[in-house]
Amino acid sequence: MARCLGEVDAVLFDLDGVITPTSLVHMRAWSELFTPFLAERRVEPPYTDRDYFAHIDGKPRYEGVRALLVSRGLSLPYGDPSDPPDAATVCGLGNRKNSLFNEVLRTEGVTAYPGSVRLIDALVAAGRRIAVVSSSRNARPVLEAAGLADRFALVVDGVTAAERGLPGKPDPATFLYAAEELGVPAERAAVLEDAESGVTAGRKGGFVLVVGVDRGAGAEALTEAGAHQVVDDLDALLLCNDESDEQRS
Ligand SMILES: O=P(O)(O)OC[C@H]1O[C@@H](O)[C@H](O)[C@@H](O)[C@@H]1O
Repeated sequence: MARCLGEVDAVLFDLDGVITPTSLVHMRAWSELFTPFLAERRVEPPYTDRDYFAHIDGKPRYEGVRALLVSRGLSLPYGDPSDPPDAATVCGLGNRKNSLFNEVLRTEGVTAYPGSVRLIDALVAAGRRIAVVSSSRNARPVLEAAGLADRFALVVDGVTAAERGLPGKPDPATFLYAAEELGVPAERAAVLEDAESGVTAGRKGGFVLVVGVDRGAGAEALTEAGAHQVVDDLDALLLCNDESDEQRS
């Protein structure tokens, strides 16, 4: 099993929480949606950020809504992605959360994690292939806002998945699609993920190295989900990459 990024030909990056701190923005928007939603209906237990990590993190928008509702024994009609934000449907709730997310993105902007940018640049300089694989339909605007859009020739996001009928994480389909587009088999590619659902997807896809990035999910949960190793920041992998490059030459 590869232990260092220097030993793989391609690296597939999750976006929110791995490259940019936008998992925190998602987390906040989900809380602004579900805290009043459950309280108004007197549904117990009340929503907390623990629900985000357990049920929502890393999944496509409407899957996140559905998983949270199921956790409270609730269900709503699925509706349609064109539903307005006040519709009492899975899509309506998801769209309400999306308005909250975009409001924060617009007012606060995005700054990528410096360690992630250093790793991206080091990998490109070392000739590795890289891609973003995100469940989010907002991946491109987030990359633009962070000034990183030009770093990635391949972005597989929630829009790509919907267009191609690919199931979202924890299914490995989006990661496998990205690897195929890069022309690298899973046995030669690494996955970097901060969500349990994403780690599970990486392992199910047979990727040789699945790194959990602990931004709040917890090292134990990421390890239990199957991460080969867990780091706090991508800087830790930068060293690993440099060392491997030295060993190669
Ligand atoms: O931006 P969208 O399309 O609503 O996607 C939402 C999801 O996008 C994922 O990237 C995040 O990890 C999830 O936590 C989030 O809920």
